[in-house]
Amino acid sequence: MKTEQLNTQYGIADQLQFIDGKGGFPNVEISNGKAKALISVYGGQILSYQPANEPEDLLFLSTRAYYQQGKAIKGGTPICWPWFGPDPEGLGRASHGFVRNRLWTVMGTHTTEDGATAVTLGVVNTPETTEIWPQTFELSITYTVGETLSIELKTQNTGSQEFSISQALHTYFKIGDINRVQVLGLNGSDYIDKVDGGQQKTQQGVVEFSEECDRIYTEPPAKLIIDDAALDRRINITSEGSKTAVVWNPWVENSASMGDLEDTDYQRLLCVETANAAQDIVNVLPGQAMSIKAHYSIER
Ligand SMILES: O=P(O)(O)OC[C@H]1O[C@@H](O)[C@H](O)[C@@H](O)[C@@H]1O
Repeated sequence: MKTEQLNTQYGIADQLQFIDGKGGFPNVEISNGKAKALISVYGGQILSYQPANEPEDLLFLSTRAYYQQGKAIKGGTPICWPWFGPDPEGLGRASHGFVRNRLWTVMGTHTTEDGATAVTLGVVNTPETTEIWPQTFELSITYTVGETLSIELKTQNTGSQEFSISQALHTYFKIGDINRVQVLGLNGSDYIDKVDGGQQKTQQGVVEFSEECDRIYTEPPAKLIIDDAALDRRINITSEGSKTAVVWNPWVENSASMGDLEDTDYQRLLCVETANAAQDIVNVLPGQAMSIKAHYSIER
């Protein structure tokens, strides 16, 4: 659908409009007095969120991101679904699933009672998705843009067979300096250390960064905090429906080797992901639905 039609059907005067974004992909632009946001219909992915009076974006978005059919946009919140990480069946399918690199559809927009603006995007099975993953589903994501940003990713099994998923809201947070950032709330939590051969470890104290970090925390608390000394702010992350948190920073070599990151971008990004991953696989029965949610707020 063209942006003109999208605006006629789903635009909200003085709050929400559709614009043509990079690569010709439609974007949802929200500005409602509480916050501003930019959401890409491609990938069903939020790219920018900035509360009123907050000088910096919540989210990191790479200046070298690709905006091309078949490629994921590096930054904001890419959606990993129906699997997180490498192809779980080893069939050579793309890492992190197949919805972060396709166009979603707009399902609805509305204003909430407290003046936030919400938009829902979705993907359903098609003959093309069936070739990749032979399941019948409806996936939707709702972004509610207010003083906080809330994200709900909902999986519905609309077929007659049970299926299993892993998933993640692969959020890239903007940070001032990775050397001066801490993740709070994980002390005592077990994790799988992907940069140390998948060893099981237990977090001691806060998480700090001085090398590549790729960890799957298997029983994290619902609330985590990114304490960012350089930007002088805290990001509160509250998760619902997920039993896994992923903490990832690519560090020097991976940043330099990724074509869609600047060499020094590892200093400015940190992924803390609300997920179901590793052993945390979710079975969805026919006719059933399950959701994960994340709520993000900035404190100064
Ligand atoms: O560059 P991508 O495909 O977005 O993935 C980046 C990273 O995503 C993280 O979630 C994984 O834990 C890492 O192992 C992975 O390298």
